[in-house]
Amino acid sequence: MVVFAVPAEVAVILLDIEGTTTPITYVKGKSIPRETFKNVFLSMLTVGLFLSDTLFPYIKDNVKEYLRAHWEEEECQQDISLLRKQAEEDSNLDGVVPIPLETGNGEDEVEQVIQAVVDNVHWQMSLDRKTTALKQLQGHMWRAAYATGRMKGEFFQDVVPAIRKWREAGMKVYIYSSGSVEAQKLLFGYSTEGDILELFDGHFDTKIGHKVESESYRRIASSIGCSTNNVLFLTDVTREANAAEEADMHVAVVVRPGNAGLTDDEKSYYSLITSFNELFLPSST
Ligand SMILES: CSCCC(=O)C(=O)COP(=O)(O)O
Ligand SMILES: [Mg+2]
Repeated sequence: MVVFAVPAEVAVILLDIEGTTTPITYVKGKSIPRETFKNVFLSMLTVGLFLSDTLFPYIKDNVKEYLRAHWEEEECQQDISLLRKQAEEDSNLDGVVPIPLETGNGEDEVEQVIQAVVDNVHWQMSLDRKTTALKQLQGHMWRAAYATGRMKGEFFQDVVPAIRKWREAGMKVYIYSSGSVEAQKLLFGYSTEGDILELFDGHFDTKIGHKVESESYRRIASSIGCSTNNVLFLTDVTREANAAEEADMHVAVVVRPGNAGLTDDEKSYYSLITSFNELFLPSST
C-alpha cells in the first residue's frame, strides 16, 4: 500500500467531494447504453430493487417541473435572479441562454421564462460549470429528493471509517466543494451511512471563491483560524491541487475508479492516494 505521511504541522484535513469522497458516477450519473439500461431496469423490477437517483441527472430531468411548482416562491425567484445575472456575465460565451425578465404578461410569458431557465441550466450543466447560481438552484432542488428518500449520499467505502479515525487522532475535518453548502449538508445528512454531518467541523463552497483560485484557500484557512500550511487538501482535480499548493497548503491527489486520468507529469509531481487509508498521521506511529 502506498503511504502518504501527513506532515506534523497539519491539523486540518480539507476534502473535496466529487471524485474524492464520492464516486463521479453518483454526481454525474452513469452513461449506460440504452439497451443495457433497459435490461438492468427490468431485472431490478423483477427482484424488487430500485437504485436511488444520482445528482445531475435528477436536475436535468426535473428542473422544468420544479420551476413550475415553486415559481411563486421567494427562494425560487431569488435563484432565477442569480441565474439571470450569471447569464448576463456569460453573454460573451458560446451557446449562452439569456433569461428574460418577467413583465407580468400572463402564463405564456411565465412558460417562456421557465423554458429559458431550463435551457440555461442544461447549457451550464453540459459544460459542467460550477457557478454559484447553478449550484444554489441544484441544492434547493435536491432538498425534496433527499427528504423523501429518493436520493441518498454515497461514499467510497474507506471514507467514513478514515474520517472517524482522523477525528479520534485530533484532526479537524472540513469540506470544500463546488456543490453549495446546503447541497453538501444534504449529501452527508441523508446518506447510505445515515446522518454523518457530525463528522465535519465545517463546510465551504464557491461563495468563498472558486476552487482553482489560490486566494480561496487562503480565505478558508483564515476562516478556520489556522495557517494554510496547517491544512492538507485532498482532491481529484490537479488544477485545484495546484491552487491550494500555491497558497501553501499540503495536497494529495486522490485517484478513484471513474476519475479523469492524470498525465505522466501530474503522476510524478503530486503525491497520489487511492484510498483514505493511505494517509499516515503523525500520531499513528
Ligand atoms: C454536494 S455535492 C454536489 C456535487 C457538485 O455539485 C459538484 O459540482 C461537485 O464538485 P466538487 O467540487 O465536489 O468536485
Ligand atoms: Mg472533485
